[in-house]
Amino acid sequence: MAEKNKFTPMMQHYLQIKQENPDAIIFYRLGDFYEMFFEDAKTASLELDLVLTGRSAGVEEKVPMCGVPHHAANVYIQRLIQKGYKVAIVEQVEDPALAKGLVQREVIRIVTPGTIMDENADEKNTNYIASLYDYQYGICVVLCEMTTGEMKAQLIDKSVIALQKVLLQNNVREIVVEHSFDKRLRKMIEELETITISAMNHDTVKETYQRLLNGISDQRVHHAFGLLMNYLDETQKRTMTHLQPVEMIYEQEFLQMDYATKQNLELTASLRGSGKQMSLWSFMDHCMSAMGSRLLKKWIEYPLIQAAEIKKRQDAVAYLSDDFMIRDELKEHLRYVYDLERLGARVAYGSASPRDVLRLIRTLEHAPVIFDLFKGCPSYPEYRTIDTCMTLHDLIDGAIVEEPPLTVKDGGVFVDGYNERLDELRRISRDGKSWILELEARERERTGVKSLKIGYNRVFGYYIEVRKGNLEAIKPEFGYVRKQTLANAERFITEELKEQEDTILHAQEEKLRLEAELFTDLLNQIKVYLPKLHDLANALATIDVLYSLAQLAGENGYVRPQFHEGHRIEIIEGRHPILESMMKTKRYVSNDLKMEEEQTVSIITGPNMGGKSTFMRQNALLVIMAQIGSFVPARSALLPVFDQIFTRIGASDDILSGKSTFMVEMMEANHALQHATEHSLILFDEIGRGTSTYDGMALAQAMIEYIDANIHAKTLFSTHYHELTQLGEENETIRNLHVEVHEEKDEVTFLYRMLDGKADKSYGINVARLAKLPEIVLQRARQLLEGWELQGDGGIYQPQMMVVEKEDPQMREIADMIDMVDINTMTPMEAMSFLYELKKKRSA
Ligand SMILES: Nc1ncnc2c1ncn2[C@@H]1O[C@H](COP(=O)(O)OP(=O)(O)OP(=O)(O)O)[C@@H](O)[C@H]1O
Repeated sequence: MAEKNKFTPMMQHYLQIKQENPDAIIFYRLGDFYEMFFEDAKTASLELDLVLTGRSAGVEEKVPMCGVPHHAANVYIQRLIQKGYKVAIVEQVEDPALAKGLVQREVIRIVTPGTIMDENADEKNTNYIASLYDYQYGICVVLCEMTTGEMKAQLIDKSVIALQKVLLQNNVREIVVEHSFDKRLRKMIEELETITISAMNHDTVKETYQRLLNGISDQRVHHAFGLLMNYLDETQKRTMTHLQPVEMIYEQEFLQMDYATKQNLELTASLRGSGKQMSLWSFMDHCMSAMGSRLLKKWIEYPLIQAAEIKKRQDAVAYLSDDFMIRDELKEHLRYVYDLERLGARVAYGSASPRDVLRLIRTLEHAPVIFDLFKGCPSYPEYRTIDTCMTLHDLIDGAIVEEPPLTVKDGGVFVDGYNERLDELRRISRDGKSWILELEARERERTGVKSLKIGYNRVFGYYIEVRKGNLEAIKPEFGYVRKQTLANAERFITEELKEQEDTILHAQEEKLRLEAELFTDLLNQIKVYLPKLHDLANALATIDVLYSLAQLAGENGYVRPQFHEGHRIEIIEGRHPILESMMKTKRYVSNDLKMEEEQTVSIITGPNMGGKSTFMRQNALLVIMAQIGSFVPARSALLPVFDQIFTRIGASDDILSGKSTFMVEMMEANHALQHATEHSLILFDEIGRGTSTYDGMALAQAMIEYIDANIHAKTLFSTHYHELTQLGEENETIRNLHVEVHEEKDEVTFLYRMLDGKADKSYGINVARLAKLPEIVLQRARQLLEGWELQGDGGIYQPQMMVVEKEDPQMREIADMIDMVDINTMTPMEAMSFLYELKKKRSA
C-alpha cells in the first residue's frame, strides 16, 4: 500500500479507522451508500456477490471498492455476521450541507455475531455472547443475550468437555477472552467454527454497571463480567441500559444432564434436522407469548431438584388445570402480552417503533387482569402485589394513534392534543393545503382555464400547471413566472404561491422534527421503567408457562406426579408424550415402570424394534417433565427427586473431536460411572454393541455389577446379550424385563408391552424378514444360527463358506405383487389387467 499521506484526506481518515478496527469490515458512509475499500472490498464482494470497482484516492492506482445502499445495509450486514465477520459502521455525524471541508464521520457501532440485534430473528430462539475468565483451575463464564438483556454467570471446570457444553448448549455465537487465554482451549473453540473469538484485556467494572452484578462478590465473576461489559461498550458505543442483573447459575442446584443427554432426549431440538421441530420443548409449548416459550425452554434445560419448588409449580398447574374457565380467560389476555424483554433492548437502542409502544400499552392494559385471574393461585402469593407499571401506562396511554406508521420518520404518530405546538404545525400544513385548493379554484376563474391545476414535486416544490394549448390565456399581469417546461405543458409559480409554499414546507419539516423529538422523549420515559418492566416480564412469562403446562395437562389427561424421599419408582401406565401424540392410526401402548427401593438395575431384553429405546426415553422424559413441575402422561406416578440423568442411547459419533461411536459410547459410560449417585437415573441402551460380542458382553456385565455394588443409581439397561439376564435371576437388586412379541410361522408382531422376566430369544432374523432381506439370505442365516446354537450345547459345528444363489429381484417383486392381491375380490377385468402387469414385469 502506498504511503498513507499520499491519499486523499477522506481516504486517510478511512485508513485511520481501519487501523483502529483491524478485525472488522468497515462500512464507510458516503452519501447514500456504505462503501468498503481495499481487502474489505475484496472480501465483501466475494461474500455478498457485489461488483468490485475502483476509486481514485490520490495515488496512481485506483483502490478496490464496493458498496451497498444505506437503506438496504442491514441485510448485507446480517449476511456478513452470519459468516462470522464483524462490521464497523462509520456514519456521517454532521449534516453534509453544513460541513466545512471533509464531513465528520465516526464509528457509531461495531456489529458482531454476539451483539447483533436482528429484528427478523426467530423470537423464540436465543443466542449469546460469552466472556471467559480463566482462573487457573477453572473458568468463569458470563453469558449475555443481547436482544432480551438476560445475563447469567457460571463457574465451570477447565476442560474441553465442560467448555463445549456451555458454548453449545447456550448457542454462543461469540466469546470474549483475554489475550493470554489458554491456547489449547482457544484452539478447540476455533474448531467449532460457529463461534467468533474476540480479545479484550480490560476487565475493570465501570461504576454504571455495578448494579448488574446483583450483589455477587466473587471476584472471578467480576473479571469475566468486566471483560464482557468493556467489550460491549467498545463495540456498541453506548451505555448498556437494557441489561438485566446477572443471575448466578449453579448447575448442582438443578437436575443435571450433560449435553449429549439433552441432545439424545431431544429436549429442545430434534435429532433430525435442527430447530425446534418435535422436541420436548416444541411439544410442550402452548405458551401465548414468545417470552413464555423462551422461559419454558429454560425450565426444560434446568429441571428442579427441590421438592418444595417443584410443588410450588405443580400447585399452580393444578389450580389452572382444575379451573378451565380461568384458564380460558387467561389465554384471552395472555395473547396480548408483548415481548417486553426484546422491547427493552429496542427502547435502549432507540430503535423501538411507534407500534412497539402501542403493544407495550396493550400489555400494560392486560397485565392487571392477568394477575387478577391468577390471584386465586395459592402458591404464587408474591404476584398479588406485583407492580404492573400502571404509572407508566398512564403516562404513555393515549399518546399514539390507533394505527401508527412503521417508523417515526413518516410522521403522524401522536394523537391530536398530545402537544400544542404539534397541533399548531399540523393546522398550518392542513390549512395550507386547503388554501392551495382555494387558490387553484381562484386561478381557474381568473384565467378561464378549466384544466389548470396546482401540483407539487420534491425538486420544484409547488407549481401551477397549464397545458400548452391554453397558454394564451396566461396574461403577463397575472404574474406567472415560468419554472419548468414539459412536452405538453408549462409549469409556473407566483409570488403568492411561493410565500405559502415556504410556510407549508417549514411547518411540515418542523412537524416531523418535533414528532421525532417527542418520540425520543417518550422512549426515555419508558427507559426509566426498564428494570420494573423486566420484573413484570418475568412474572408474565412465568404465568404463561404455568398456563401452558396446565393446558398441556388438560388436553392430554396428564396426572400430577407424587414425589417421595425414598428411591422407589412406580409409574403406572406411562406413555411417551410425543410418540403418543403423533400416532394417528395405531394406539400407543402404555407401560408401567416399577423399581423397588433397593432395586438398582432393570435389564431389558427383546427384539429390535420391540420398543426398548422408546420405553427408556419415555421414562426419562417423564422424570424431566415431573421435575419441571409439569403433569405427566401416566395413570399415576410416584417418583424420587433425581439429581442427575445419564444416557447412552442411539449411535452418535462425536464429529467435533473425531471419535468413533464405540469411543464415544465408552466415554459417556465412563462419565456416568464417575458421576452418578444413588439419586441418579442411568439409561444405557445396548452398551457394548460396537465391539466383538464377548468384549461387549464383558464390559456390559462389569458395568452392571459396578452400578449395583457401588453406585445404586436407578438404571435401565437394554441389551441383546441374553446371557446377562442371568444377573437378574441371581440378584435381588437386579431385575429382568422384556418386551412382548407374538410369533406365528416366523412372522413376528410387536406388542410393545413390558413384562417381567427375560426374553426367550432375540428374533433378529424375524425382524430382518420384516425388512425384506432376500429369502435365501434369511435361510442361510437360520442354518448358521442353528449350527452355532448346537455348538453352544456342546456339539461341534464348523461353519463353511457357502455359495448361495443370487435372488432374482424381479421374481421377488412379482411374488410380492401376488401376495398383495385377493383374487376373490377382483373383477374378471381387474384380474386380466393384473395378469397383464405381471407379464409385462416379467418380460421387462
Ligand atoms: N409403547 C409403544 N406403543 C406403540 N408403538 C411403539 C411403542 N414403543 C415403540 N413403538 C414403535 O416401535 C418403534 C421401534 O421402537 P424402538 O426404537 O424403541 O425399538 P427398540 O427395541 O429399541 O429397537 P432396537 O433394538 O432396534 O433399537 C418405534 O419407533 C415406535 O414406532
